[in-house]
Amino acid sequence: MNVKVNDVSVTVPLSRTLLQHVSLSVQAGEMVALMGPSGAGKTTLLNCLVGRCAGTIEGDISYNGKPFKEMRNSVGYVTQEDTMYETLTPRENLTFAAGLILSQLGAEERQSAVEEVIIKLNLQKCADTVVGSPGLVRGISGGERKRTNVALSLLGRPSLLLLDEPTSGLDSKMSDSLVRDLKEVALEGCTVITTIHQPSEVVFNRFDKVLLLLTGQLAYYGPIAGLRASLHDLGFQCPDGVPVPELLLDALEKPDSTEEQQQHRTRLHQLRQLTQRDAAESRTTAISANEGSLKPSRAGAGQQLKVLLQRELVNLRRSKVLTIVRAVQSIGASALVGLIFLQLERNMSGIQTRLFSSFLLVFTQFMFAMLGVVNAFPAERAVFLRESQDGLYHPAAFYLAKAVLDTVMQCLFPILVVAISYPMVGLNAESMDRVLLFYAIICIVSNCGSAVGFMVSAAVPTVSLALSIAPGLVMPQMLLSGIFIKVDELPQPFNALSYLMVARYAVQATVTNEFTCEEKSTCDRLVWQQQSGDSCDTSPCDFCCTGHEVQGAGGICPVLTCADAHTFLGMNEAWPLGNDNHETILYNIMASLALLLFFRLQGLNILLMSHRRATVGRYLPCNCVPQGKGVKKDTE
Ligand SMILES: Nc1ncnc2c1ncn2[C@@H]1O[C@H](COP(=O)(O)OP(=O)(O)OP(=O)(O)O)[C@@H](O)[C@H]1O
Repeated sequence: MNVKVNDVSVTVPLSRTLLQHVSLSVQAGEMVALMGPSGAGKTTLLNCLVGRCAGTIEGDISYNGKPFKEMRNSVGYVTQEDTMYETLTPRENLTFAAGLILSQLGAEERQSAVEEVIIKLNLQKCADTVVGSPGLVRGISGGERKRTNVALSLLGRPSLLLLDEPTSGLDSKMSDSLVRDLKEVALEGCTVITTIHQPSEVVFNRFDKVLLLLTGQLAYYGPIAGLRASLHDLGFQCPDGVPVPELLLDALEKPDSTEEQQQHRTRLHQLRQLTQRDAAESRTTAISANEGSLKPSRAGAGQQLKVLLQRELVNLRRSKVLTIVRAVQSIGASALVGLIFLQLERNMSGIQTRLFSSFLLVFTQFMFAMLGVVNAFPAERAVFLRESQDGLYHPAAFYLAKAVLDTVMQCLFPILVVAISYPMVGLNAESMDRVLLFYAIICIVSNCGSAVGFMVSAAVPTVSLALSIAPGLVMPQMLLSGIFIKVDELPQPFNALSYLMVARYAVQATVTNEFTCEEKSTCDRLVWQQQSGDSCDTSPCDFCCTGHEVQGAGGICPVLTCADAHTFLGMNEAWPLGNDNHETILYNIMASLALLLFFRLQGLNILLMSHRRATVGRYLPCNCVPQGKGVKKDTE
């Protein structure tokens, strides 16, 4: 692909100029090394080339004479960070990506496209080893990660490949081998532009041209062949044995003395003129543009969802440790609550502790689910941003696939909670309905926890930041749940805020469920209101009072039936209330579900916002203004 950058300048707020009047033309099949001191604007230029530049952009860039929008699928961008699923192998990463990029091909053809890039990037040896996470999970080497990253971009058969420091962190042998592979890609007609820091002479000589930037300005752009002689002719120091890349960077360094600085400015000016001469020469040697033999075609919504679900499943299977930890947490917390509240008495103090035990069981699931997601998602966030920016799928497809599997997972752990703690505490097991409703409420709360965790981790870029924010969201759930102070007695604005707390509805639903039972005809209120004992074993009523409790209540036990207990706890006063307990439970479950939907939609909203923020300035104005007159586009 031929790329023409015409007088491009980039400014960010506070009038800081990142690029100044950069013009250049790269011919199809050329391999260009983008060099310059740190902060010179290399990444900014690459971002502009891929339509992701933040700030105000002037000038235009064309790709085979067309705007970026039309050529987007033919452009591959390999960012500095290696963004891929670390739980998958390079082959799996590539296969799932192929399902999204090359959807027009049949399964077999897609697989051969995958095998082709594996061979091209020399990944055969590590293709079936899990990528791993440096310093945490042993996986493929740093060089192999870089290669996999490049392979992912090559899968779409781009005709322009942009790479930001693909050799950083690699030793000279690995760097050379990667650049050699890139050269082969270029020889097939793909234009390759890559930033590179201090390449060895051997690596440098593999490139066709070098593009030198200095504080956002073009210092030199031209062929590598004969560069040493040209530098020498201009009067730059070119001692034998010093590699050309080093000479170039030295040439950009500003000397200390004023006299030398004047000479330096003159030489830099001459170096720029050399660029213009070379540009004029290269125009005559332009080769025909190759837009790629196979046009990638992005998958439709159904295919996106299918591939993303399959990938989520594999990812989930590989993240066994997280699943085991969550299961152990659920078992441990349920057993602990079960042991502390073991076989609760049916007396007055037992009624209060029933409320606490239900709350604890429900609430711990909220916390575990939230922290689990907060810990796990940030690792995927970078992959999501890269893939969605590359247009592999719509963020909603990614979110839906995640949410579907997550919903299933969040409903598995509550089974353990109910199985362990329900019989241990001695919660209401009058009918199976009671147990199932308790389970349903924990499921919803667990899903809410996970949805809130997702909102947090989609909004911030790091685990540590997400982990600092998340616990702050737990406190309001606890304090505004109605456990410590009845929700109707909460001062404003806390009372209003409590309507947004899933714990409020979960507590009301679980407590109402716990105190829903058939009235016993054998429980004669007149008799048992005044009778008391050490335990309720002899009482035919659902609840009773100890001697001490009867005395404290003025000689009449106020709690004999489930309805009495419900009233005693004040749980029959808060919105939403039904005509009977069944309706109240139903309304509270519906309110919890509405909150769950709200949290899930907010998660999607935040994900879309992160995607939009990362894609700021996606489309540059192109071919829409007369030469030399840039259009301004404010993208921030
Ligand atoms: N959005 C932005 N707002 C303000 N300044 C920015 C922004 N993006 C980049 N910069 C600044 O622009 C300059 C060029 O950044 P860039 O990342 O392009 O440099 P670079 O040549 O790639 O550097 P390195 O080799 O260290 O990666 C830097 O000084 C950077 O701090």
